[in-house]
Amino acid sequence: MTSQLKYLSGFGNEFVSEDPRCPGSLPSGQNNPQKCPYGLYAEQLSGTAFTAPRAENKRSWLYRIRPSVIHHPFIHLKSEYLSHNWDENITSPKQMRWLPFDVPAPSQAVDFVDGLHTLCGAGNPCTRSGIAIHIFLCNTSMNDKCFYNADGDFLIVPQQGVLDIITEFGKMRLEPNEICVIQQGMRFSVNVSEPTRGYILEVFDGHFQLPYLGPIGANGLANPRDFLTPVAWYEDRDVKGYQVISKFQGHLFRAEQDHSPFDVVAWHGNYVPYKYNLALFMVVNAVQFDHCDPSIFTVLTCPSNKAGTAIADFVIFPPRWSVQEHTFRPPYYHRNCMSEFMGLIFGNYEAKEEGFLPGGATLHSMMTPHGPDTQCFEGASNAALCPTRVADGTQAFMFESSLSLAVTKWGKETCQKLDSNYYMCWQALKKHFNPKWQPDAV
Ligand SMILES: O=C(O)Cc1cc(O)ccc1O
Ligand SMILES: [Fe+2]
Repeated sequence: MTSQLKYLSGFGNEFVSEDPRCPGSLPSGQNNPQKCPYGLYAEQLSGTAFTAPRAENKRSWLYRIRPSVIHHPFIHLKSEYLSHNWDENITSPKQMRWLPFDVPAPSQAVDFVDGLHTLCGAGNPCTRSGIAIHIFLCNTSMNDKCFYNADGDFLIVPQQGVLDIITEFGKMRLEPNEICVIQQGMRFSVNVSEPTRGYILEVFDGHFQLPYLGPIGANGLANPRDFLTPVAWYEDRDVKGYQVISKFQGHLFRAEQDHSPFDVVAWHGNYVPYKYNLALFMVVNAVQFDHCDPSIFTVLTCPSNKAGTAIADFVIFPPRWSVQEHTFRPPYYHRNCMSEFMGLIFGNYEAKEEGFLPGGATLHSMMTPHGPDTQCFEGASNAALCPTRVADGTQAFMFESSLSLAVTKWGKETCQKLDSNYYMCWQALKKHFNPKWQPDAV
């Protein structure tokens, strides 16, 4: 059933959508008719300041059975592992690697919201600056429960299990190797049918956009038409004690209401949730020699006010050909002024074929040295440089941020997945220095 879902294609478009059960439900020619068709209420959802420049201005108009305001007061909900308290620990600059995070056992029913675990982050949703990286670990659908994030946008990367997501804008089905973005304020509910795991990049300010392509030209990388937005779908369902969960200032709150919030019959606008299949990424890279920086694989970026510097980039390492001549082809050794958080959806990552596992993660903090492990360095330094497929059956990704990320107590201790032996993968790198070295005679 859900695999037949329809979507609207395009990135940043002004869309219109109407549930086909109510033709003419979208008011024509104006946003606020004195009486809306079908007796609906009009409600605006703003994603930028009213006065934001036109090119950046984001808002949608929702025509719904009841306005969102009909709910009981919010009460604070204790959340064990969701945290924006970056002072719980002192974060070490060491290279960090986490083994795959455990999905809850079947005896313990955990839904998407209860299964949110913050691993690291920086900044503060109150001042609208910063990011958080969460791991979600769940095995149960959100029943008569929806969630919205008042603090920022979620970029969701499922790694194991399918997410059937109902949003106020309609339904989306998300499989591993697809991602979705659900922006500030949008209500959604996640249904799962198996042990489910994934990663979330949350940005407290701004929205994700496609990277500028510069000399690449008008096409390539993630193409706009491959981004898919749901079509309007509503249910008119009275439910006693439907729970609306809000993440507000880094804490969870619950309000009850007596109906489903997914009662939007029609909507229009450019502030919408969307998904993207990573297999559609048009890979660009070096075809003669040397190594492009990984920014060449940027799918989406959330820019800061500093030119060319992202609050966070979402970057992938897709299957591709590697063809460079007289080149050490894997990632170079480096120290970066940005933080690099990496996850693995499936397969293995070329710079570290062992130890970095699907559902696990690494964090290479600002200026912390990293690069290929010993095995990768020795292999790639001596490999025959014929055209080679790399990363087949693999999808690694990186959240790269200009912020220095603090690791939570859950990330450091509670999850019990931090691999204290990670540093060992570089310890066997040998000294190859030869002061008598001569260039090869031609
Ligand atoms: O550290 C990493 O593995 C990610 C990465 C890959 C690459 O090809 C170049 C730089 C870089 O940070
Ligand atoms: Fe790196």
